[in-house]
Amino acid sequence: MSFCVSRVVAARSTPLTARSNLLGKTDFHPLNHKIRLLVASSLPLSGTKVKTKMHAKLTPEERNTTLTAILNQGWTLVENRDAIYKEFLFKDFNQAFGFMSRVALLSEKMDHHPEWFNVYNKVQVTLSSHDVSGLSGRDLKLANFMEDVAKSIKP
Ligand SMILES: C[C@H](O)[C@H](O)[C@H]1CNC2=NC(N)=NC(=O)C2=N1
Repeated sequence: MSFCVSRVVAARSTPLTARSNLLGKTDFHPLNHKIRLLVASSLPLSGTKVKTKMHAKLTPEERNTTLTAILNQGWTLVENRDAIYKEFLFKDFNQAFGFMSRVALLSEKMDHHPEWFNVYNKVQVTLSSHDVSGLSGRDLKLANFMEDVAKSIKP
């Protein structure tokens, strides 16, 4: 018994009208067809949020590696909370707001948002994942992105 996973995946992400072509008119077999439909129905629809490793709380291993790396970039652990904090200082409000704007675009794309405070040239950031009540890979991704953006603004 065999079926083509790539076709199933393609079938799932393709509009209904085009699916019939992908579902294998050439090698149609009722059993294969049933299996394809079963697998396709268990795949997420496009736009569905999938919980990945990025959503889980950091493992001890990740804390020793990726978290330690970001702590070496000036981030600190927040007291009594599984979160990280950093204060970014820029030349003026224009730079600070430019930084926030660029970070906001990624945050929105990731559906992961910083807790932050801005006054003039200062941006204070706390990162934590509210849904898991602690640090996840999303916080590290965002923190690393903030580092890159800050460096590009004030090299
Ligand atoms: C409904 C929405 O997807 C959630 O509230 C998102 C939004 N942004 C978020 N940001 C952060 N930092 N943690 C979350 O758990 C979180 N959840």
